Amino acid sequence: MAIQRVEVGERGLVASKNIRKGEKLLFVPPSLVITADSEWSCAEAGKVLKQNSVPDWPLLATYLISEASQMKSSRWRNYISALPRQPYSLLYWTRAELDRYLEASQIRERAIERITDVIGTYDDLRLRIFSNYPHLFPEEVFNIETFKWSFGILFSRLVRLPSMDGRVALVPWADMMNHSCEVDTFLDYDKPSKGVVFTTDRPYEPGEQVYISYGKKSNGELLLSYGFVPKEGTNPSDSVELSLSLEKSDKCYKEKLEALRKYELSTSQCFPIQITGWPVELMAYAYLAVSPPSMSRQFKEMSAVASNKNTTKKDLRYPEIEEQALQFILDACESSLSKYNKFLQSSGSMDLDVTSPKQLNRRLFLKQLAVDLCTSERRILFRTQYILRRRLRDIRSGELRALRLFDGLRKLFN
Ligand SMILES: C[S@@+](CC[C@H](N)C(=O)[O-])C[C@H]1O[C@@H](n2cnc3c(N)ncnc32)[C@H](O)[C@@H]1O
Repeated sequence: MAIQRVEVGERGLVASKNIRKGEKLLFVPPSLVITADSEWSCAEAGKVLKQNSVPDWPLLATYLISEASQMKSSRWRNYISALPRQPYSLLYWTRAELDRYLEASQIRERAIERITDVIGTYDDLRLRIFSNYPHLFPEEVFNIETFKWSFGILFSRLVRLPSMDGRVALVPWADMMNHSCEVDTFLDYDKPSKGVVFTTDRPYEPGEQVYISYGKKSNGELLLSYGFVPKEGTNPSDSVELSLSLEKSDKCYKEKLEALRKYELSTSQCFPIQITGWPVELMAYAYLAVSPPSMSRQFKEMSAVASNKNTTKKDLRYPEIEEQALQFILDACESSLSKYNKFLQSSGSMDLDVTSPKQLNRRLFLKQLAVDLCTSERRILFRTQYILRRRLRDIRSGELRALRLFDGLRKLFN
């Protein structure tokens, strides 16, 4: 394989000759892999972080910045100089951009949480360690901008190696491979050959781009960490988060909240919906939300299933409130759909007021990502709306038939 400019993913690995299905490719030895145990060019800085028991992710983020600042003496200088200056993940979107383009999607919340976490991690390191060793960690080098860069690199390139006890690593060269939703193979340490490899799950011809899987992730998760959205309808693992909330006016609000809290859930909860359907946890939450006071004894059981912490009872059925529960999900789905419709309808005329070409390019690029994401999430919601409406129609027409039958029988006996 060779690194080349490619259509999907800018740079990627391309087959230089025929590759068979089941072949082991790459062979990156552990000495060429970056882990939390890698040697630091500035040994003293590494020692300080380890003495302070800094966990793997912040340690690796600091390591990357440290090695990048020691460019000439770092053994990773070629690798680091080939890394993107600005990884595309949502870490690089400003709050205003997230609000403007991702208002309809729950991914906006996830991005805000992630940015807050990165800032919190940096602040913690600065207060606890960097400020005590300014000669090792000067602020001109170790600051929030460089941390956003290094975390962006980690989010988009770090891999977990199952056969190395799940250890996280940057694998130079192998991390030039792009993701395909159709591929089901990933990087791992191969004990017999003592190297990081991946085993192809299909043949490739010379000139074809070779892909791996970054995991079964939704389009939103791919945008969040890797900064791209697969083409609509190509990701079988795609899902959209639907937010459900308890009504404050609910007569049993307090009891329901108590039951939810027992299972670490709150009055507003997100559940992933796929094109193939919704999870049992979402249905359980909907049952809880619509339950009348007479069902208070079931609140705990419903919350347990909604939290996925109940290992004994997986599925729940309450035929007496099924219609209300489905209607409750349909209402949430339609309210979410109206936000997507609003954004997608207005996106065409957005950003025509910008004059600087650089700013315009950035805005058009981010907007296109947001439009792609929102179109794929809306597609799942449309499908869900269709299924819910059909089920409700079936339930209601079944009830109507039963009612007519009952009426007919009553007339017969009167
Ligand atoms: C592990 S790197 C892969 C190498 C990368 N293409 C490069 O030039 O450095 C992950 C990054 O590649 C890009 N990428 C990977 N798969 C992609 C895909 N299917 N479509 C678009 N971009 C992709 C994204 O920018 C992502 O953050």
